[in-house]
This record gives sequence, structure tokens and C-alpha cells, in this order.
Amino acid sequence: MSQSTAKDPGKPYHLRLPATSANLGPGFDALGLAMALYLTIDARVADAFYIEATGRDADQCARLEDNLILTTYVDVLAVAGVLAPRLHLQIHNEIPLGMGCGSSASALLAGVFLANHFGKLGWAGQQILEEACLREGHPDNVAACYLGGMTASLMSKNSLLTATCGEKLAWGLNLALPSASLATEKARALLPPAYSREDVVANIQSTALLVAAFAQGRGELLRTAMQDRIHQPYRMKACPLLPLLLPLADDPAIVSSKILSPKILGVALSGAGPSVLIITEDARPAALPAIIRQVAGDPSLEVLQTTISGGALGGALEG
Ligand SMILES: Nc1ncnc2c1ncn2[C@@H]1O[C@H](COP(=O)(O)OP(=O)(O)O)[C@@H](O)[C@H]1O
Ligand SMILES: N[C@@H](CCOP(=O)(O)O)C(=O)O
Repeated sequence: MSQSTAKDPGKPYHLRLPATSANLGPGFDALGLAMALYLTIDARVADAFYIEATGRDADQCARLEDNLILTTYVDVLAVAGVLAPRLHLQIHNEIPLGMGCGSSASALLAGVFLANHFGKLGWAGQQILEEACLREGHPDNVAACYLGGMTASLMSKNSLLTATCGEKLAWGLNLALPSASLATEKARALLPPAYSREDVVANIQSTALLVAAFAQGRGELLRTAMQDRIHQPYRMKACPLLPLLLPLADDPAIVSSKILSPKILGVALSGAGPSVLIITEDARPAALPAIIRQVAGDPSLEVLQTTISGGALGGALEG
């Protein structure tokens, strides 16, 4: 990523940040997968704050009040003791908001990137990443949004450590999106304060296998490695698609179907839900949306089909 912040502080700035599917089943607050659905922003200094937005949830993205991108931008600069230059933002959004696809992570990261550029903070990438992770409260979405692929992250008091793999995998990412959104904060409040040793050990084993599956491109491991016992069971009620679609991972009739080729590799709640992520062997299997709708019993259910993304792009533009 080009960081021309200190040299060209006033220049227009371009950002492209991917959606992310966190957890991937067992990797709660630790794993995230970048998806090729983007929040794209062209920003320049202006006389007043103004946002033009196109794409998904355009009205919400264009709102100036309590806008997560702008509040993050202004707050990061306020903490740094810098008066925030007013900005004109041209936004094109492909990331569903409040659906478990990491929209808040991309908005937070965008706000920090914009503060770094227009406030001449001169932060390195790691500092931008850490600031956005701290603001989000869990690193999985933000780290994957920035670094792409399947990113594992560990945030402690003093540091953020990340490792990425699987950027080049050609697996298909199919998202079943219900019509009602679910705020991540609400979905986190559903989780218990403690877990049994059996549940924790099962999740450690699945997560370890899952990371190896992405690192080695072992799609046949996902069916088992995406099983979770620490967040999905508690979010079922708030995410009614999940119990309906989880069996797709091991329904032999569908898995071995000649009609559905490429195969379903694994199924998990996307982030905190309510969307469900279905990973397939190849990208965009044409027959899958109809099967998902049939299994969900909802002929109008939205199904997005995409692929793994390489992560964030950003830099100053001439002009
Ligand atoms: N592009 C955006 N512009 C402004 N606010 C955004 C944007 N993307 C996300 N947000 C804010 O983040 C909220 C969704 O965050 P959250 O509940 O964590 O769900 P998720 O991150 O899964 O989409 C939105 O309701 C909105 O307040
Ligand atoms: N690990 C978090 C992930 C939240 O992702 P989002 O896309 O729903 O914001 C959690 O499960 O709460």
C-alpha cells in the first residue's frame, strides 16, 4: 500500500477496503477472511463536510450525523491534537451494513486512513491497523480488511500480531443475507461469560485445523474445521438462517450432487451474523443460490457470490 501521507498531505486520497467474514466458525475474534466486495472512497479537502454515496445502503453511507467514517476521522485527529480538515467524500459501497460482513471494520479503518493522510500524522501501516483494531474492540475484521486473505490476529495490551495466508485461493464465497440486520454489539451480548473445557478444546482443535486448511489449500478439511461451539450456538435465535443452512456443509445429497459442482466445503455464521457464509470449491457456482433459497424456504433471499480479496488499497492521487 502506498502511504504518501507526510509528503502529499493535501492531495486527494483514494481507498478501497474489502468486506470481511470474521470467525469462520471456530476462530472467534481471531480469524477473518477478506471478500472481494468493497467500500471505495475518493476523498478531498473541501469547504464543508459532504458525502456523496452510491451502491448498497447509500442513504446511510451519505449521512453526515454519527457517520462512523467521519467520527473516527475527526476523533483520531482530535486525540492527536490536529484540527480535522473538512472533507468531501465520494463513496461507492458494496458491503452490506449490519450483516456480519465487516462494514464497521472497513468504516473504522477508512476513518483512520483518512486521518493519517489529511492530518499528516505520518503513521506506519502497523499503527493505522492497531488504532482501528483498538477502536473496533476485536482485531479479526480490521486485520483481514487491511491485510487480505485469511488473516489470523492476536491483540494484547501492547501489540497486535497478524499472519495472513490463503490470498490466492480460488474458493467461492457465497453469502446468504437475510433482510433484517443485527448489530454486532447485540450479537456479542448473547454470548455466555464462560465455557466448558470440552467446548474450548473442540474450538482450539477446529481453529488449528482451519488455519492449516487455508495455508495448505485443503478444502476437504473445512467441513469439520469450520465447526464451532462457542458463539454460533448462542446466536442461532438471532440468526434464523444459520440452523437452516449449517446442514448444507454435511448433507450428502447436496455434497455429492452432480448438479451442484463445485462442492460446498464449509458453512459458518459470517462474523456476528445474521448472514451465513458458504465456502465452495470454485467461485460462483451457478446452482447454489437456488439451493440456498430452497433450503432457507425463502425464494427472495439475497445471495451474494464473491471471492477472496487481497486486502486494502490506498494512496494519494494527483490533483
Ligand atoms: N460505510 C459506512 N458509513 C457509515 N457508517 C458505517 C459504514 N459502514 C458501517 N457503518 C456503521 O457500522 C454499523 C454496522 O456495524 P456492525 O453492527 O458492527 O455490523 P457489521 O460490521 O457486521 O456490518 C452501521 O450501522 C453503521 O453505523
Ligand atoms: N468476532 C466478532 C466479529 C464481528 O464481525 P461483524 O462483521 O459482525 O462485525 C464477533 O463474532 O462478534
